[in-house]
Amino acid sequence: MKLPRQQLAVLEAVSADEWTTVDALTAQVDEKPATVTGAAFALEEEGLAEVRETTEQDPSLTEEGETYVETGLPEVRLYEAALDRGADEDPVEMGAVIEAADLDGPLVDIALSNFARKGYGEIEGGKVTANPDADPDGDEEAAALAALAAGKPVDDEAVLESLVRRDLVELDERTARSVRLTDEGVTELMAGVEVREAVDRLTPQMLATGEWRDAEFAEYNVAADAATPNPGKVHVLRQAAERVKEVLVGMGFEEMEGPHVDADFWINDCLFMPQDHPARTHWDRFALETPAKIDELPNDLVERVERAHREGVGPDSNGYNSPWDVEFAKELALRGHTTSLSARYLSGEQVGDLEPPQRYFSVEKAYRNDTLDATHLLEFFQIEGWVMAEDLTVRDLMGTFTEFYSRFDITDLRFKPTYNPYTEPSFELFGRHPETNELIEIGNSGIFRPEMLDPLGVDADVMAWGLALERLLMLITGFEDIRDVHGTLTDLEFLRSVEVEY
Ligand SMILES: N[C@@H](Cc1ccccc1)C(=O)O
Repeated sequence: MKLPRQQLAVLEAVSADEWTTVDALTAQVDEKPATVTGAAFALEEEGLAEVRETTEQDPSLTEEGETYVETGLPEVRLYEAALDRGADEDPVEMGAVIEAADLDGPLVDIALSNFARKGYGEIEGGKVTANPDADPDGDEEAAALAALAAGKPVDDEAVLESLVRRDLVELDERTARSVRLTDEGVTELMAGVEVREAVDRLTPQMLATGEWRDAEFAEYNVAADAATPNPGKVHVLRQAAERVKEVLVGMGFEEMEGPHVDADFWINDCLFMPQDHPARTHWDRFALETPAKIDELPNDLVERVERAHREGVGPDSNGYNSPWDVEFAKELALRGHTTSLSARYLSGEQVGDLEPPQRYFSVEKAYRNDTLDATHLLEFFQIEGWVMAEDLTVRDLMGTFTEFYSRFDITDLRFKPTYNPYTEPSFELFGRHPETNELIEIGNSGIFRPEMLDPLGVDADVMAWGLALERLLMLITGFEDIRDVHGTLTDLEFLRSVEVEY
């Protein structure tokens, strides 16, 4: 009989008495796993071989496991520090040993519980005793972690199980296949099998020469294993930004553009933010050293803004009794909000004077010197927007949010009064997280005050907002930690699989 080359290679490599794994065959016949699997299935169909499928658990290190490969297991570090301090002779103060081992946070508990479990010693009355006979070099868990890190197998089931329990190792399920000859396969092999050259792709040359007429084509095997391709894709935050832009353009908004680094004048002074406001200290913002200041500001506007700060606007307004200095207004920083763009556009500086009605938006980065946590990054995307019209009310503002968020299927919105120097009234906006069910803040909004609008030369009402794109994305996709999508701790599986739809 004749068989395609790969099938013959597999047929010759397997035996009738033993199962040979596809992994082993892959190495033996020097073909890709998908090719070997395909050949094995073809042989099974022809009755020459059998294929057996089992589910295997592939161990791999978790992030914590990887860390311990580098730093050593916490209990081993504790033991070594204890020995150093003579705990094999006399009990030593636990605090001192922990410090010497450089353990802190959750590592302390991890070290203590495993220390005793593994017989490295005892902890009693706040003192550590080290077992002089314990051998950290023989630590089976450490050895198993090192083996896995080196890509070697770990055969000891009990050790593997304990590492899984400690969350240092993960088991990924995988279908493993093995192949064995049938009697018929043996018979055919003995009778002699020859190679049948099969063609696996059609070339222009074969078409030109007519060779294709006599060629034998290999069959596709759609059941064969294949590697999962993870091609590049648009990051989910970018996807969300694009969707948001589409929705806002659909709602009649035009897009604003402007500098990430801007003068404090545009970021704060134009928003009636007093110059001694806490958000304007170096604690909160990223100031530029070089260049430290903007070259020019529009003189008239500077005068009007300064007057509003000093005297207020209109009979009911007092202004601030705080210093105002144009040199301070000129200082450059990474914008802490994209409301700087709104100030630029409303002032007429960007696209000339604007007559109502107008609608503008941006979906751009803002930068804040926050403490990183599950809901804060040092930079984030703000969905800025404003509507200029005669006689706007809070209902218009709420209605716009209801409309906008409903496009993303978010209907449970809450409003909470708040304070901004530049809006009155002001509202924080909350939405319900689909996984935790908690209300999370998703934005801030309000109606710009006369103290802001008057110097900018705007007569009509302007309602405005800054919404966090990342928070919107949390509500859409249900992730709980902003660091899952941004920075060094990103959840690649999540990023690969998630799509933003509306
Ligand atoms: N600038 C505000 C958002 C906002 C914009 C416009 C009006 C009111 C609020 C913030 O960053 O939180």
